Amino acid sequence: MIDFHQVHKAYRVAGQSIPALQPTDLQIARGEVFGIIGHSGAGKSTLLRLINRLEEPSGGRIVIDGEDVTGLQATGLRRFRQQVGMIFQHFNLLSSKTVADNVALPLRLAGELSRAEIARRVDELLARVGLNEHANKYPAQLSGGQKQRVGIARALATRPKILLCDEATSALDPQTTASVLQLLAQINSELNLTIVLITHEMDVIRRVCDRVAVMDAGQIVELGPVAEVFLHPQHSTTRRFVLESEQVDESEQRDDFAHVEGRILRLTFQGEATYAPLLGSVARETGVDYSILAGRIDRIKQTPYGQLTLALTGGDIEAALACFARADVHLEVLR
Ligand SMILES: Nc1ncnc2c1ncn2[C@@H]1O[C@H](COP(=O)(O)OP(=O)(O)OP(=O)(O)O)[C@@H](O)[C@H]1O
Repeated sequence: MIDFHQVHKAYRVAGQSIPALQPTDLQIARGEVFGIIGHSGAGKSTLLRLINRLEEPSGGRIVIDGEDVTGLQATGLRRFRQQVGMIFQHFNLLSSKTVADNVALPLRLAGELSRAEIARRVDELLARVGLNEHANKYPAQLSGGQKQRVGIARALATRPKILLCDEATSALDPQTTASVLQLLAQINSELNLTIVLITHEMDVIRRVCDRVAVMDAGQIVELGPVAEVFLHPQHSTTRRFVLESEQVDESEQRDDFAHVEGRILRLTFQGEATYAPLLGSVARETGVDYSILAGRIDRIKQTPYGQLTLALTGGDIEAALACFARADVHLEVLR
């Protein structure tokens, strides 16, 4: 439903051209939560802001639900923007207006509903984000998480089809981040809203996204389902993000493993396989001993996954490797 055809962008500053997005083809499906991750300056914000034409492309076409939005002029652009909500890292709320008035603002600007209808819709939106009791407060009286909930309610006011999230949880602590991400996931599934979010944290991607694009120097360098990209990263930038999120120092780990005897392997489990008693049965069958060097069990969105780094000693190691290779796990022999 969001279709980029060779879209590119360069900013012009003092007669100089600063490339921000290389020619990019990208399709984001309706109802999908699509994450874009990259380091500072990679071009994430540019890509996101091209979707609702906050930035004008230097070339290429952006087609949304079959409509080429690249050429939209004033009235068409205003109507189109009502279909695309946006939330921001620093919330962008009006400090002189109450929570209810902030949420009502896009509806007042659209000028399509009566005062009573706007009041009803604002109540409904505040209920959705759990803020009814705070309707008459001012932004300064709210916590960061509550401010972002106001931002979400405001973004949903005109019943958009797409929600753009610009580092929406970067200013929040981990617990508040989790609750805001949970709210986004709920909105996505209840309203079938397409969500495109940008972040520099792999953890945000892991918790809510269906697919992820990794950006580096104005290009998408890796793209795929989150489990695929997260568990089997191909590009060096992706690998760095994954290691960062797991707080693993690769060279430190290599040094640690240098003192360990035996074959070293990493097993990755997904879904039901995460809970299967594989290690014990392979050890009994082949007589190998194993020690666990590193491990993690977590979730990618709703799907459990596990990753274990093991050292195998004794017994029939080749037979054990063959057992793992036959099982419903991904096997990497590290040494
Ligand atoms: N308005 C602008 N004028 C000139 N150059 C810009 C402008 N906005 C972005 N750039 C440049 O375009 C490139 C991509 O920037 P962009 O903000 O899209 O990256 P980003 O990945 O979102 O970074 P960050 O995480 O720091 O926001 C950078 O080199 C940046 O300096």
